[in-house]
Amino acid sequence: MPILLEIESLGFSYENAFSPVFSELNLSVGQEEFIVVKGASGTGKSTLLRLICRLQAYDEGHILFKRRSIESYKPAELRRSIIYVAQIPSMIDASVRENLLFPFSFAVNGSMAEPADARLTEMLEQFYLQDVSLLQQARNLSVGQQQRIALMRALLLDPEILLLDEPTSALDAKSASMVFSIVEHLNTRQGKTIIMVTHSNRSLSTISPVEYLLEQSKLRKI
Ligand SMILES: Nc1ncnc2c1ncn2[C@@H]1O[C@H](COP(=O)(O)OP(=O)(O)OP(=O)(O)O)[C@@H](O)[C@H]1O
Repeated sequence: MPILLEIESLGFSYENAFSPVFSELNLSVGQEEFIVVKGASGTGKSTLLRLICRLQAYDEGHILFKRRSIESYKPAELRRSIIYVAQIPSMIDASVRENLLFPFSFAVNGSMAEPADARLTEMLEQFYLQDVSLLQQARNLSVGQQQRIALMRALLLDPEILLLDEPTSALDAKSASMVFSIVEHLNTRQGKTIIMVTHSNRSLSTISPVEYLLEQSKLRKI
């Protein structure tokens, strides 16, 4: 399996912190791999995802995407290929359709055709959102529904890597199970490479992800 992402000797500290968040951290992610990152609160799981898509800059080491340093990509270009779906979904004050199509208004996505309503409606069904209309106000949806809209919005851009930051933390068991089954499907059927941070000990039903524990500034396979 070709390597898509490589992290070598990563070092990172927040200003004025007592100890570094990462020191000599390594990770290799193959194409179509599903990686789960676990770890106690405050160990740096979100920070790691944010460094991978250049929402923050690292201090030491290298992060390579397709064998090129992520610093050699324009941030907007990189973030079209590596999409970060935040723990708390952020919706603009507009309809579901406007939220889903919002990234198509960015210059970097100018060459991509906006999906038609029929495609969006079909996707809503696949994401167990058949009761949600494209015209509804997105911010009035439940957190679990917004979480799935955020995931749909990311996928419409056909990213190469999806970074999922605790996608089920705010969800009840039923919604969490829907999200897990969607992400499994994305990996097994669509071949998406996924790095998911989760506190959940729930096992995925159709795949065995490669699991890592983040502790003492490093990742350890578990
Ligand atoms: N902007 C910031 N400035 C300074 N310190 C920060 C900042 N953001 C996070 N930290 C600190 O860096 C460490 C890692 O934070 P991060 O949010 O990445 O951890 P996490 O493992 O994702 O936590 P959780 O599981 O609670 O979401 C924590 O000690 C946190 O307090």
